[in-house]
Order: sequence, then C-alpha cells, then structure tokens
Amino acid sequence: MALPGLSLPGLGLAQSHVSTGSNIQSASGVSQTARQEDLPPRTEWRFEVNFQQQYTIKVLTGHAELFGVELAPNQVHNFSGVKGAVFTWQGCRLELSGEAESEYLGHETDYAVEWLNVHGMLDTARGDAQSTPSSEGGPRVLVVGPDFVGKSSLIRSLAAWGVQSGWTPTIINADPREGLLAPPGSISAVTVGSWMSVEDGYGISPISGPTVTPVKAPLIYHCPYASATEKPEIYKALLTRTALSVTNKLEENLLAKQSGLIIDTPGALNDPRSNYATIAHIVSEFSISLILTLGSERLSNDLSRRFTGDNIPVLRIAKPAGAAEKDAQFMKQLANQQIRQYFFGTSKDPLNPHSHTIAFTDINLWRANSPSLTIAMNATSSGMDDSDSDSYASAPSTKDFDRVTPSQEMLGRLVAIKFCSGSETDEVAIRDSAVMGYAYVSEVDEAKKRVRFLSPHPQRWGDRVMVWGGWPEAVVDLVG
Ligand SMILES: Nc1ncnc2c1ncn2[C@@H]1O[C@H](COP(=O)(O)OP(=O)(O)OP(=O)(O)O)[C@@H](O)[C@H]1O
Repeated sequence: MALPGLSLPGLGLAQSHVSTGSNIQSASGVSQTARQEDLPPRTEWRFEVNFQQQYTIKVLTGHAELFGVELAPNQVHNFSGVKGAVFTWQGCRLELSGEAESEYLGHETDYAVEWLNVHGMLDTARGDAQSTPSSEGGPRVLVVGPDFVGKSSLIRSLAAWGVQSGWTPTIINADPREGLLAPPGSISAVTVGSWMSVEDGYGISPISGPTVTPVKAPLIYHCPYASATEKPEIYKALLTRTALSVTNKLEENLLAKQSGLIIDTPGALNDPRSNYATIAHIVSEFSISLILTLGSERLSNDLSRRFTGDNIPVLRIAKPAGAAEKDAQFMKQLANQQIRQYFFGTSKDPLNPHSHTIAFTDINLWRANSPSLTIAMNATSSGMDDSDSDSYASAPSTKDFDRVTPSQEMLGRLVAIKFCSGSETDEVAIRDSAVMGYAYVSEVDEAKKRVRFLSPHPQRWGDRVMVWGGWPEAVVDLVG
C-alpha cells in the first residue's frame, strides 16, 4: 500500500526481526558498511544522525514512509542532522549505510494508527466542507503540547497524507525557534499543494531564490525572539496578522479553504500560569475547530474544560515513543542549517546567493528589542576595548523597536526586508508588515560607512524597512 489513509492496515503482530550485514549494533559515530534490515509490519526504524554524520536509507522491497512521505523505492535518501523514524505499515526491507548516533527498530507504534485516524477525521471534515456550499471551510486544527513531543512530526504526517488524498492543507508554523520554508525568527504559513520531500519536508522556499523542484510560496512575518514568551504581546499581534492574511488567502482559494489549516505551536504556550492566554488567542483569531494535544495530560484536561463550552473538541493524541529531545546544541545547529539552506539551498537544490554593498545612508534600519538581544549585545560589547565602542550600537531602549544605524552587533545576523516603505516610521506598521525576504550581514565597514549583505536574489530590494533582532543568533561561518 503506497498511500496511507486510504485503508487501515490489519493488525500486524510483531514478527521476528531479521538483520543482515555487518556492524548491526550501532556504536556512536562508528562508520558502518551497507547492510539490510527487515522491518515487520507496523514497526519503525528510528535513527539519530548528528550534523557531522551522513546516513542513507534505501527501500529495497515493500513500502516505508518518513512522517507521511513515502520513500521512493530503490532510491538513496540522505540524512544529516536528523532525528526521525522510517515507518512501515506492511513491512519492508531497508538498506542502511553511513553513521548514526543511534539506530534501532521500534515496535511501539500505536501512535501511527491514531495519527492516521486523525487524518481520516480531517478528510471527512474536508469532504463535508466540500459538499456543503455554505460551509465555513475545512477543519482548523491547533496542535499544542510541551517541547519535543512530536507536534511537528504529527503535522508533517497530516500534511503529507492530506496532500496524497488530493487536499491542499495550509500549515502555519507559530514557533519562531524553527523555520518552516523560512529561516528561524519567522512565523510562516504555506498552503501545501505539491508533494513533500523525504529529506527536506516541506521543501525550499521560493523567497530563498529560484529552485528546481516545485515550490510553495510562504507568507512570512518576522518574529525575531528566542521564545514566543519573550514578547508575548508582539507575538500575539503577529498571529493576529497571520490569521487575517491566511483567512483572506483561503477565501480566494476554494480547495485550500475546504482543506483547512493546521497550526504548529512552541512548547512555551503550554503554560497554566498564563491561563493559556496565548492558546486562547490563537483559538479565537483562527476560529479553531479542533485542538489536538500531545504529551501532557494536564494540558489536555485544562483545555477540555476551557473550550468544550465553545464546542471545540480537545483530543489527546499519542506521543510517538521515539520522539527525541533536541538539546540546545542540536537546536543551534538546526537553526544554522536552516539559515544556510535559505541562502545556499541543499545538495539537491543548490542556490547561489548574491552580495550587495549598501551605504549606511541608504539603509532604513530598525532593531527589534528583546531581553535575549540585550544579553547578546552586552556579551559582544564587553569583549571590546574603548576604541571600538563607537562602532557599537546604542543600548536597546524600553521600546519594542529602535531606529538604528548599522553596527557590529549585526554581524552574522539575519535582517528581515519588510514589505513596507523605507520611510515608514509607525512601529505598528513596521511590526505588522510581512517579510519580503531575508539578508545576511556579512560585513559592517564603519570607516566606509557601508554594509555588505548576502541575499538569495540578484536584485536589490529597493527602499524598504529592514529589521534585525535577537533571534536567530549570529552565524559566524556562513560565508568563508
Ligand atoms: N517516531 C519517532 N521516532 C524517532 N524520532 C521521532 C519520532 N517522532 C518524532 N521524532 C523526532 O523527535 C524530535 C521531536 O519531535 P518534533 O519536532 O515533532 O516535536 P515537537 O513537539 O514539534 O518539538 P518542538 O518543541 O521542537 O516543536 C524530532 O527530531 C522528530 O523528528
């Protein structure tokens, strides 16, 4: 069976597990020769590959998928900096090679059946929306839970299965720590209309330059904060903007409207002390019709009590046994990898970024202040002697945004190019403007008063407001 969701596979009892080849037990960082693994039905091959390792998986027989996306048979799939699992409904034989920090066969996969049932439920709701002309549209799903419980994996699976069933669901990433078709520091929304990729998930964004594979145009808002809770009011305002724009876009596209939307959230929203204020904000702004919780019984109970009166069902969904914590180092490397991909693409879809040198006087620059930015700026300036102090920016004020001149603290950071005109001075307008694209600050020349940016596009962006902030952190080695 190639397409999950079209029929539920039978209850495959765990079968004996056959391995062939050498070095079957993975030792951390040890290179392994190509070998084969037979996966019984409804099991998964879990692997953790760090950013220095290369790991490959090929499906020799049967069918297997990675978070809903089927692995093409007899094709080598490359992984680096990935924690994940290749799941099979009917059983398959894999060929594995390369290095992994860990790899093993997982039998606890009941979550997959539950996730597939959720897909079935969403499909039914989409069908209902299609057959009822007066309908408000397809399901509007919010996924919440603590960090690293499998929220993004669930959404990726639901998106992939939805696309395979002919729908075009809209996925909204409300977690600024990680990007979705955008670098970290973004809130983005994309209507997934083409098939997804095993290695790249949702693929590469067209705003990051011309690509070969089919692309999906994301809508992006700039959220340059290390956590959604750093600037909760701005975060909520950006979600309001996103909701407005997404709702308008769905009104223009009937199939997308019927397909509905799914929102991924950061674990930080799981906060009873705030009385789940941000979750309630999202529910209201996006007219959420279904809440899925993962990994916290308390959250599920609290939200049920809060939203059942509003007729919004809250379903507790199984967390995959293999869901793995991504520690601070892994998250930093993941952010760096996403930034690198934004400018340079992937080995399959390479991009050629362009250098632009612009005079200070031609740059309309704003800085988004936040506690994490203040900490980073203090750390940078404490390492400088007095003679350098001129080249450092003024300390952040108590305002959300300061108009600033370019400074050394921007080095290695991303700057959002906003759709609003460079002459804009209204902070709310600047905050609420969508992102046209991002540029990377590769040099700030104080003497000549000019900045060298790296951009995915050859054309200059014209007279636009540019904004930088505390997230993502500076990447020092993006350009050699
Ligand atoms: N069944 C599984 N087997 C192995 N790894 C898995 C499995 N499910 C998820 N993972 C991995 O576990 C990690 C955490 O999962 P995921 O990112 O989906 O969680 P999350 O709740 O969205 O986390 P975040 O807090 O970052 O949003 C990811 O690296 C994911 O690829």
